[in-house]
Amino acid sequence: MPNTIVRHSYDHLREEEEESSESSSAEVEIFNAHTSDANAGTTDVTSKRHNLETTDGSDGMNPHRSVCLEVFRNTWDEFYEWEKEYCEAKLAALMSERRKGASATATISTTAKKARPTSPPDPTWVIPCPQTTIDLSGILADFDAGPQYESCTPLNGNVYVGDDPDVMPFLPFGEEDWDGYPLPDGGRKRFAYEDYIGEYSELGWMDAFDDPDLDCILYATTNRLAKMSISYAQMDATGVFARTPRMPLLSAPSGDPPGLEARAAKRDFPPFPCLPSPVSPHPSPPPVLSTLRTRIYPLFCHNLTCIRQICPTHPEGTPYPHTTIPEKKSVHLVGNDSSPCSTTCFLLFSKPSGTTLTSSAFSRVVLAPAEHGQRGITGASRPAILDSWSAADRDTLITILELDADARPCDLAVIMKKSCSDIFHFRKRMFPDAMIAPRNPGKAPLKPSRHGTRDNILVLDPQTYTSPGPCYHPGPCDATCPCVLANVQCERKCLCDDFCPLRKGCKCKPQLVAKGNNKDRGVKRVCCRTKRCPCKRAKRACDPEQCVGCAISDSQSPTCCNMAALWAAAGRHRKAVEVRRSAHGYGLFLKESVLADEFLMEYTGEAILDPTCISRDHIIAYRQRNYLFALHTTLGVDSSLAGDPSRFINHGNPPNLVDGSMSVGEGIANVYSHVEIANGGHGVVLYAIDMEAGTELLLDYGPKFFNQISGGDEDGDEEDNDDEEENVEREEAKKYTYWDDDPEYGEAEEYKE
Ligand SMILES: C[S@@+](CC[C@H](N)C(=O)[O-])C[C@H]1O[C@@H](n2cnc3c(N)ncnc32)[C@H](O)[C@@H]1O
Repeated sequence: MPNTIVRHSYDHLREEEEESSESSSAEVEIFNAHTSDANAGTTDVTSKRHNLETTDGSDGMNPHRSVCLEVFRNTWDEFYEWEKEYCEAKLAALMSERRKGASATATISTTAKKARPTSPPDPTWVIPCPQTTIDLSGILADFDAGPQYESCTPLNGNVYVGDDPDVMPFLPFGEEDWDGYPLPDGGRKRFAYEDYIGEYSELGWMDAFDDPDLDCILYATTNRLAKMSISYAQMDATGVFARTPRMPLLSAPSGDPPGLEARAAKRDFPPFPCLPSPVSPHPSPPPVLSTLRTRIYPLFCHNLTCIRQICPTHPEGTPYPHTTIPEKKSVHLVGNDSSPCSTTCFLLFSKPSGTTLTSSAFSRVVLAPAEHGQRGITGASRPAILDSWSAADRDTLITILELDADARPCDLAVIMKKSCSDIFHFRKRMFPDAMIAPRNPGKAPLKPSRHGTRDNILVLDPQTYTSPGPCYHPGPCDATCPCVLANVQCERKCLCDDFCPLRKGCKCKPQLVAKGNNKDRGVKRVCCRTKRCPCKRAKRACDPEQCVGCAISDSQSPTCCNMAALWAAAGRHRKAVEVRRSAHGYGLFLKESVLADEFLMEYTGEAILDPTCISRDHIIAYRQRNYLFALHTTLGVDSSLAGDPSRFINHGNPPNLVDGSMSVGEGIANVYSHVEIANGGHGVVLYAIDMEAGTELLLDYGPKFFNQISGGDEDGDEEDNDDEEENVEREEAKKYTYWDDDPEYGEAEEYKE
């Protein structure tokens, strides 16, 4: 029986109230017609149509050619007039924000008018670029430019790039000082063009350049011409646009290159008033969540920390949200947890004051049929349920209930921002009690959580509850935190410590160790901070899908310290940081205090293969900033183009150096890194020592780093190189020794390999 329900189509619930959305689309038609007229811009559409009609083509030219040219020129002029004003207004707005109301003095002059396109002299027609000069002297007087840095795309996890394409993306001739670029030691070094060029087979800048302004002008032009009843095919046939770099307007038969319309749909234009306005807002958005689940989600890697479309890292079966079978009849939704979530909770509909609502009482009064005279959920006095719900709301609830059929209405009320009684009623219609198989009679009743039930929380919660203030504890803090339950402020030594595995002296649960030598067999406390954790021994972060036992040591607190990277990548527990100026450009500063060995964040970026690391080295040396982190001999993580805030962590001296050998003025490293296999891929994970909020994070970049950035030969000959590598490995080994053999974390001595 339950299977029948799972396969059931809930479309009848989704399709309710279709009429209302139909009327909205009619409104949009009218709205579009209206805005289209408004968007005709300053060109007189009527007179152009008249011109068009009087063009007889007697000169043998395409009859639409002169009209197309004229509209193109007018739009060109209007665009550059408008762009000048737009940029001035933007700059003024930015400056008044910056200077609290002071007027901006940026002036813009442009030669666009003189550079307008003329009749195309065959066979080539070059559109001269307008020269725009912006005089920023008034602004720069008190403008405090920040240090140079590389901007990058934010990333949650590493993105596998492998090798860069063979096309040279950048050639720093323009900025190059012919005496060479300055080195930190005051010297200068010439950019090694020959070596750099040798890395690529083609020059990227010789490819056809897409002028974004021209696209905008063309889009506005063709929009106007279309209003004059000239089709795209006719426009193309004039040859006016076909000679511009990104034509034709229609797609070529092969679909390559795409037509203007297709390209326009994919990009954002500046708010040039002559552009057609987008058709928005949509009156009734398409069902979002179900589309996401059935059509979009399957396109991407399902791994939480990886959203690539074609993912080579996680080809194995990944978790996919499956539909569930409803097990609870409506009456059982009350369960052990009978506390109303709010004063309008569905549980309160007929609850006599001063009484406790039990399951049976609930079934008597709340689920009572209307004729019993009760004001129950099914009572006739209730307005038609879901009157105010949109199709998207219904779709969302159906999708959620398909995935979690027995979810509590009170919890869903929070997600849906609807009343739990509406949700309860909806669920009852979706899963009628008659279709739900009786619960397994032998099944033990659900136990209340050992961290408290909703009842506990509600004692503190509804009107009287005040926040316990900032929480300083290292583990997860939510409504089940004992400090919250006890209404005390969380502190370093808070009650959470008893079950939070992030604290020192990890309290991982005893586990059955089936394999290993005699000493290991039997029930033992396995601490995930030692090599006893099988994942830790395999140098991989615990993964709930793959590892048994230690990954989730406590269902209430699933933050195993050995899977910190995984959870952080999923957006949890990453430490709060901010980027500020520091002694070396920008730096990363803590916004909260952290304890020793606490997870900070993962260092994310593009995972690139060694040859690409080498080819990028030329640019690194040129700009004197290196964001490349070596994972191992095959892969590096480069955050220069994409990454997270950890890319701003500056270098600090290794803590074990004697004072004399430290670089003057440098801080001591307070962050250490650990290469882990988290979620099936290598990642650099950063951990901290004890630190207060406000501290700048510093990481020891290692002995090679600054040698490499100055464009030197790194280590000289091969032998030296090997020595150096050995040293680095020894240093790394020391870190692991510290990690694994710290007496605080257990008897790792026995497990030394
Ligand atoms: C990963 S980035 C750090 C963020 C960088 N400060 C920024 O503003 O983007 C590394 C670069 O910062 C600079 N840097 C970091 N620590 C330094 C130090 N202790 N001394 C000199 N330069 C440092 C070097 O240019 C280095 O290549």
